[in-house]
Amino acid sequence: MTRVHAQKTTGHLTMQTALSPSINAESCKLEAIRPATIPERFVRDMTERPTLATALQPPDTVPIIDFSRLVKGNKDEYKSEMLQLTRACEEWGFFQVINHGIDLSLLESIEKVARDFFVLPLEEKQKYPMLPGTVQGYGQAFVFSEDQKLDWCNMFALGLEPHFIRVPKLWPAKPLKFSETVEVYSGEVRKLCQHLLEYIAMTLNLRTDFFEEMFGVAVQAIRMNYYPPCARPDLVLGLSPHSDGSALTVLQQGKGGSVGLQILKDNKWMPIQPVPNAFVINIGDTLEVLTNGKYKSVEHRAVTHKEKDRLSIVTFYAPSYEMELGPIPELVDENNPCKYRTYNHGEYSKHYVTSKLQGKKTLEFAKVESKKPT
Ligand SMILES: COC(=O)C(/C=C/C1=C(C)CCCC1(C)C)=C/O[C@H]1C=C(C)C(=O)O1
Ligand SMILES: O=C(O)CCC(=O)C(=O)O
Ligand SMILES: [Fe+2]
Repeated sequence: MTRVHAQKTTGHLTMQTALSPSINAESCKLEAIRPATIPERFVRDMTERPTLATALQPPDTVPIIDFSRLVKGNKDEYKSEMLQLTRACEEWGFFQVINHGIDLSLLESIEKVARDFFVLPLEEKQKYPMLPGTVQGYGQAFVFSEDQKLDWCNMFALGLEPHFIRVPKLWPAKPLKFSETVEVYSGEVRKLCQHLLEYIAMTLNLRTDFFEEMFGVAVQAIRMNYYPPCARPDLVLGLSPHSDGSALTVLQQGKGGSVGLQILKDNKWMPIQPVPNAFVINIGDTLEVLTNGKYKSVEHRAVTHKEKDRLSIVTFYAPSYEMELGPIPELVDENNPCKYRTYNHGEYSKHYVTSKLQGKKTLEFAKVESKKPT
């Protein structure tokens, strides 16, 4: 597996790959990528290149949910926000949440420690390597062969909850406040996920605590994605198209970064315009299975920018690995026959993290008709 690293140059970070014994050093070793020289490993086939984005025109934008109206709005505000949430889950699979109640200073702090981490010298970051076949640490996940194209992105990921998924030696000593900030931030985002799932349960006419009960001690992970500027954004992808394996994903877009997140809507790539201080929420594969496809995980990707860098901080929230999951019986009937089998979430997680990011391919694992991939 090749891992891609960043090195500080003139204010931004540029791409650099570290050597892994299994990879052809000549083709992958980059001290720093100079303008207009994009190594072959990053150059996408014509069909994958990010040229097809269509700007969303209001009212055709990802719904914005005012969380405070759900929690403490009057009856009318609550009702209209619940309708928006239902529409978001049914038609978009993505929405932005404003007035979520998480301290804005915490959003700034997590962004600061993430940036401070990515600007550290390569040697420092390499103390926390994402080893082949794993998804925690610094590097690039989901790379399994030398032929696979690389994303224009450096990642740092940590498993958080339950504690047994933690790998303490991967928690960085620098910046000093990194671990403390991740702990506090993750605690707040966990509560947000729990609350969102309560409202989502209500949109499905399920008990408010339905998901809380079904999930057991939920798995939570954080991933920080850093996208350096790229001289040829038309040739590369920041992050390959994929759907998330989680139940819910909570994404914070760094301030002042480029517009990079795109979702596949009606077969067109559409950019998500950042809304200040909002979280972007998306339905993951697990909710698609549980709702028997009523709420779908949506394919998304990240693109790069010629001058601007971009940071995203992503939280994955999913059921306990012990859980056996399948469509919720109340959501299966003759009009919506059972589309997914029952499986163990731990097995699905393993399948997810050992497959390359390729649209919604990993969900085939759960489909009734398809054969289980080998
Ligand atoms: C694009 O998705 C991911 O990178 C990802 C990985 C999450 C994880 C870690 C970074 C650390 C260990 C746990 C975990 C696998 C959750 C997505 O997470 C989704 C995928 C599944 C399956 C899931 O449960 O969350
Ligand atoms: O950076 C982004 O906007 C997308 C990140 C993402 O989709 C992911 O980490 O799963
Ligand atoms: Fe994602």
